[in-house]
Amino acid sequence: MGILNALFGNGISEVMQQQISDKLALCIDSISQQSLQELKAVSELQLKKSKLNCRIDMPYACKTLWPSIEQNLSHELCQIDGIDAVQCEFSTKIVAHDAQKGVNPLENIKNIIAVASGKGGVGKSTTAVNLALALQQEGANVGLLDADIYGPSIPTMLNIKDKPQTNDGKSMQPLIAYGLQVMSIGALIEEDSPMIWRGPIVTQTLSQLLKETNWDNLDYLIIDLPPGTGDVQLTLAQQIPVTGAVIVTTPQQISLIDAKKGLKMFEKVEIPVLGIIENMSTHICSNCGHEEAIFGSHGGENMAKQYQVDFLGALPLESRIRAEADSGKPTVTAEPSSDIAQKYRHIAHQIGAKIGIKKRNYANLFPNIVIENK
Ligand SMILES: Nc1ncnc2c1ncn2[C@@H]1O[C@H](COP(=O)(O)OP(=O)(O)OP(=O)(O)O)[C@@H](O)[C@H]1O
Repeated sequence: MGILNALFGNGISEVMQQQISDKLALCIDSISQQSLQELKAVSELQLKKSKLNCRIDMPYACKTLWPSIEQNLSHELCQIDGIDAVQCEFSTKIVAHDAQKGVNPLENIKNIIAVASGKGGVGKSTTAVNLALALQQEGANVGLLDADIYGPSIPTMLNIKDKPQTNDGKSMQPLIAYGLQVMSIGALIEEDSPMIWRGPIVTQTLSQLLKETNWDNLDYLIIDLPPGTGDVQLTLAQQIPVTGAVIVTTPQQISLIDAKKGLKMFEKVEIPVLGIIENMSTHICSNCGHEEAIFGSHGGENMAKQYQVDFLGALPLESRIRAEADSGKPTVTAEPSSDIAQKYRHIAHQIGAKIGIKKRNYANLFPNIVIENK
């Protein structure tokens, strides 16, 4: 039997336990394509007067999917004799998953997701900020680190005007915007000062921003990387435990060439690529709604096929995306029920689910064992 007997409360016979297990194997999560049993999502079952109460701990943030999961579960379980109704109590339970070998996990951050692009200006920061907001809306505790040291844009996109505060003179409190915990070099410098830094300083700054911020129990930290494959990427690979990277590209050849270099770099340093997002995929005219593939079509999708990584989705070139990011309230928060917000949410679900089914990282769960020779 796939789920432990201990999950079943009083009143559930062994025959019924088997029937329930079989039915759970038929309830397939639409995003991960795994059954609730494979996801080990059901943590408790109680039968009271033919009503089955289920406690479901989803391994990724997907609050908007809970009603459909409950419907599906109820449909399957009510086919069992003795069960007339099903009631679910959902929660989000995200754990730490494996990162590259030899890099220690960080105490207050369960999973780090790097958002990268080969070329500049393809919409990486816009995508990172909307994905962070979508993950947060869906039930995760999310942080966003603007590591785009040469062009930090996250403070503008989240309308952050404050400077980070310190309580002990050694570490910084993250800034809070729309419930996200945020840190950015942009919040520490004046808006129009140019960043002319050399490699070692860049490396040190990224490490400091990450390690000297008092992140509070994050399920995910999204790192918005600078474009390309330079010093920041190298630091990330060598010093920071990254669960997976997401590559943002536009469909045209000139952007894809650099995106491919980025993908190869992550493969080389053993950071799994969670997938590719195609931004500015088609242009939607704000007057007539006409859709046109001005940068060519399916470039990101074809790249994903060529390199056998997942294609996470395409976002249109839409003036609302730019206007809302510029005004400090990105689309996922400004227009949460729009088609575009739904697209970001779907990509966030896929990223969460892909991480959720990865191998767990147990390193932080065990105490350090010291052997003394006396
Ligand atoms: N899908 C989109 N539709 C319309 N405008 C977009 C879209 N994505 C991004 N933009 C706009 O394009 C510009 C560049 O976006 P962004 O700063 O996110 O790119 P980037 O790849 O992070 O750039 P950089 O290389 O400077 O870090 C911004 O003005 C942003 O609002």
